[in-house]
Amino acid sequence: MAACTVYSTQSLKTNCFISTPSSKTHYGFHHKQIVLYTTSKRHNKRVNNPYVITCAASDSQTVVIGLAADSGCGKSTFMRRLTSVFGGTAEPPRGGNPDSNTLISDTTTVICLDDYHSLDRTGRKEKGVTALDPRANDFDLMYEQVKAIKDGVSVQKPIYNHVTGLLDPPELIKPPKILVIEGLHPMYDARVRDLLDFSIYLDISNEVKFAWKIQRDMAERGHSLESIKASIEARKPDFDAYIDPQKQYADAVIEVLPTELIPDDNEGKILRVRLIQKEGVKNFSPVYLFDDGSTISWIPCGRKLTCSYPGIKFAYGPDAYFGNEVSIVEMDGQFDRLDELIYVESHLSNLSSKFYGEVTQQMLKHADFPGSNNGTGLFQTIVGLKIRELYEQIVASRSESPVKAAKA
Ligand SMILES: Nc1ncnc2c1ncn2[C@@H]1O[C@H](COP(=O)(O)OP(=O)(O)OP(=O)(O)O)[C@@H](O)[C@H]1O
Ligand SMILES: O=C(CO)[C@H](O)[C@H](O)COP(=O)(O)O
Repeated sequence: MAACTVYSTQSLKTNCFISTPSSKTHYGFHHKQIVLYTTSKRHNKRVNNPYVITCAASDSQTVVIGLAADSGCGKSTFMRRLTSVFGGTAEPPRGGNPDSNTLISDTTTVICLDDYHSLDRTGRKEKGVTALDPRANDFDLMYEQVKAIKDGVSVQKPIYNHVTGLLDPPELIKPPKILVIEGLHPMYDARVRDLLDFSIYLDISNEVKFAWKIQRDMAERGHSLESIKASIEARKPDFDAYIDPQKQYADAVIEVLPTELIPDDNEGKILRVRLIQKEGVKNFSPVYLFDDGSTISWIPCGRKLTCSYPGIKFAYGPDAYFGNEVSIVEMDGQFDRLDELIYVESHLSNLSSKFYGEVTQQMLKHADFPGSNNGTGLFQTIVGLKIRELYEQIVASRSESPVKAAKA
């Protein structure tokens, strides 16, 4: 395979831009292959190998989104909301490994980065490392495969089997329109990070993480309170060292904290959720409340929004986050009636919705998902709409100006 980068767009099926600079080189698009010619294209004489490039010739480059969070912090729930924004349902690869971690829908393919664990459960135990430790993960392969998919090339991706704790035979991943890489380390390796068109970090505070873990692992999986505590404690040093620092690179962070509406609340049921949005990110324009760039505190409870104790409070304003300029929308409290969310939606701008009320409609559609009555569900839905817009803008910019898009 020739070492060059190939870009193609939907409007550009007969020519491609290739980073091999040669005034004598021409190229064409034949049967999903890029073919280089050294003589005039008119004579149709082409050189044989090695210049027949069998790599990237899909109609458009895959847009890559990274979603980072610790285990049990709502990644799957977020993914379900995101794929729903694009329509259709996400399912594991048909006829494949029943323990596959991949979810495929018409537009999106979600791969779980646990599949790049280089050590299986026994291997980690023997070496005394956790799955969060970079030494238990193959970042070279992660980079190579995400890059290949982004360039339009199918890959054989390994599978980490969470049921057996073993590495299973690989599965075929074809380049989708949108690839989401979700897991512990999407922004850890600089090479992988540079492939991301947009990145999100779910920052769940320790208190809330603990409450969610108890709810899931104790109620649904029969774990004891002590074992849940021990597992969180055991992971904490590596979480602090390798996972948490990734939030500095994220374009959007959803931060989940205990409420400030109830003094010294320790139940962890009412949440204060902050959507931290980086300014100046290509194809992403932050959501704002009332007035772009101003500082707002808003209690919407009253005639148009039913609120029971402790009520709901919104805030919005510019800020700094790891030295970056950001704007933050915050919601503390929870909705009593989800259909009344339309009142809040009408005061938020730059939502990237296709019609008035789309956020409320999405939230009502998935009212049974965890977090649908608070800021976690609201901000996950909004980020889903933002990703849809980002994708549409990238596609539009490529078809408008393929040369510019190729160089970008
Ligand atoms: N917004 C939320 N509000 C309340 N509970 C939540 C919320 N999001 C997730 N949870 C709780 O956390 C659990 C894990 O959520 P989810 O499966 O989406 O996380 P995950 O990051 O994909 O987990 P894992 O990586 O372990 O598969 C849910 O079963 C639920 O109990
Ligand atoms: O942090 C995790 C990400 O999901 C898991 O703990 C890690 O992938 C190891 O999985 P398992 O506990 O099933 O061996």
